[in-house]
Amino acid sequence: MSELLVAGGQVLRPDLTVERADVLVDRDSGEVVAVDDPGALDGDETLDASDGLVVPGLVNAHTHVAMTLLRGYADDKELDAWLQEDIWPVEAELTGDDIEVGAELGLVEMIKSGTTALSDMYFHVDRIADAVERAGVRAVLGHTAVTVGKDDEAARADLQQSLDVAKELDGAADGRITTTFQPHSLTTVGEEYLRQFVPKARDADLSIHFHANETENEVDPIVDEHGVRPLEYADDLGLLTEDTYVAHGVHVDETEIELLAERGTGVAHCPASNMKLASGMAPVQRMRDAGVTVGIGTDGAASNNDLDAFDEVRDAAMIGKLAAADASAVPAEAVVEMVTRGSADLLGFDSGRVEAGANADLAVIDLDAPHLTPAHDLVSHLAYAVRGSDVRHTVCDGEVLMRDREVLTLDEAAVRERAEAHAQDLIDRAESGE
Ligand SMILES: N[C@@H](CCSC[C@H]1O[C@@H](n2cnc3c(=O)[nH]cnc32)[C@H](O)[C@@H]1O)C(=O)O
Ligand SMILES: [Zn+2]
Repeated sequence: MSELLVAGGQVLRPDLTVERADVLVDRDSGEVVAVDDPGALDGDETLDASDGLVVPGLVNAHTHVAMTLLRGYADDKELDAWLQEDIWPVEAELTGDDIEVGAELGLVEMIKSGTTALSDMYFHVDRIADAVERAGVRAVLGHTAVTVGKDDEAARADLQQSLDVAKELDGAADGRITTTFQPHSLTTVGEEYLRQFVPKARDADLSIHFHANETENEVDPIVDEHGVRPLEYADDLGLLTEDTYVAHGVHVDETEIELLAERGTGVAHCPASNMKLASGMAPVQRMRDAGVTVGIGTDGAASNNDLDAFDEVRDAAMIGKLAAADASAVPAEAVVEMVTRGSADLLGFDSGRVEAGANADLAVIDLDAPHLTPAHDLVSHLAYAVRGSDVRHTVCDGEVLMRDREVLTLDEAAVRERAEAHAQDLIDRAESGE
């Protein structure tokens, strides 16, 4: 057995207390073996956590990782116009090579900022899976199907591909990759297709992930056409179960919040994207009060514009208070819990807690910094003051992915150079075709 000892620091425990302790990790099983008093444990290799805080690796519950190539390409527009006028025309030019390079860039950024697991929605998913395998993180992947603007044959083929990809890639990268069936949203996939394909996904025991109630423009057409709220419509389609989580959940009323709680359907809250696209403020405190599992996601880098989950934690606390008009709403402990246990629950990984038996997915934060001084309350710091760049080491599945701020699994400089070239070329192709 090969064991890694994360030694000399403080540790954030599952009950959100902080204690001085060492963490022993079994690299073969990829699990935490023990958390014990400083000096009580021995390993074959040591990771220095002195002046540091060991936390569970952050879990990004909703992203489009390859969209890093579109970072800063189109900003300052609302969702519909942004997707239709800017993003979709460029995405139509994306090749598998582009997507793999964009995913590598996003994964380097995530590893550097302490994220060890993500839930992704995109296409050319085999290439994203290759990048995830090399990067060493954990991921829930899927092929996202859209039927609007497609003929019947193409629409069905896209949904079939979402089913096929979910079946094929489940368990890849030694089990670090799992999958979901992914209709893009309730307005971009037609009802007849959802009626046909959701039961197929259920029969195949697949989890489901889709965008829901992100903007008012997405809610109104469903209310007009079906006479019910979008999540009531989703429930009628069999979409809401414990194996489903939706992205956004911004415009949800009391009935819909109750429905999410009753069905055990979780929400991946994406505060930065919701602010940037002016989509609205999700009622996170009300959802949590009702017992809905809420995780945190960055959404893609074109609507954020970074993949630093610490930024997202801070944004979630801030906008949660604004939405509730209550400074005590969505407190520090809530957002820390959401980005660890909450998101991990949605993704179905036993991560998000530093405890014997859990996945050894960890980040070590360097506390030796002016913006983290004084140390009255480290949970407060995690919510409000820590930045992704404070992460010193990142570990996933028992393997060290970054040591002393150097990413070991991917060559950061080469990844950035490739991404720059692919992004330029992509935009040139998209704009010359106009
Ligand atoms: N465009 C592809 C499949 C969609 S992949 C997932 C899509 O979600 C898009 N996306 C990114 N952020 C958001 C968001 O906030 N809401 C809805 N869609 C988004 C993203 O640009 C990407 O096109 C097709 O036509 O078949
Ligand atoms: Zn999204």
